[in-house]
Amino acid sequence: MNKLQRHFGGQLPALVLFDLDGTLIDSVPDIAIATDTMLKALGQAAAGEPLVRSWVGNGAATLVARALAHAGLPAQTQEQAMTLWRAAYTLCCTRETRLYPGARECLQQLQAADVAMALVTNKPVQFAQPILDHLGIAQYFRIVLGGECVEQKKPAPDMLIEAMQDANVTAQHTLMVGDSAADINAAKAAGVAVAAVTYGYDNGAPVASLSPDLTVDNLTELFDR
Ligand SMILES: O=C(O)COP(=O)(O)O
Ligand SMILES: [Mg+2]
Repeated sequence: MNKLQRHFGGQLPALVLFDLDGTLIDSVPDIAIATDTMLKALGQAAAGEPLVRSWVGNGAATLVARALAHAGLPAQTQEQAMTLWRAAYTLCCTRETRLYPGARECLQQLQAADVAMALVTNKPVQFAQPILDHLGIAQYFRIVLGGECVEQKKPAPDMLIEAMQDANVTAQHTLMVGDSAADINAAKAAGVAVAAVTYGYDNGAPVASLSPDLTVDNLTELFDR
């Protein structure tokens, strides 16, 4: 019996919900390029990758708001900044973004075991979809939900509930996989078990401190005996 089966009473879950940024893909290099392009267009200094990494996880609008606050720019700049950021990220969102080790293998193994999968990301779908296509993993997900698809983004449970309804699977048979407090709290609010990866963008709150049901350093560990 593997780690997942042990958690689900000897069976695999019927549905696995995946977060994207920091869980399946390392997208920060491209997000940093877009954010620095935006800051420079507003006459500010580039923030650089380490800082941008700490701003990811709550959707594009929050990322841009954090960048503006860092640069000391007023909140009224937000709309113009969003336009600049979207234009820049459209051009670079697949440039350096890569799958994490074990991500493709995990998706393949779940598909081979007939487990349904859905993507629930705070990232707008206009960026998530081309990245999934570029990396050749779009076909694994029966539905792709982004931050703008529901009333409230993660940590609210809205996206998870919609994905479970789409697959006609109950919370009891669903697993959420994510890298941040937003994922763990959304899973708890939806009554879904949650596996946390230790390598993602945790906004300075190590995922283990948020009591996920499972913790893995590589997604293939879910299948470890
Ligand atoms: O866009 C973000 O801020 C994070 O997206 P995620 O939910 O896939 O981690
Ligand atoms: Mg994430």
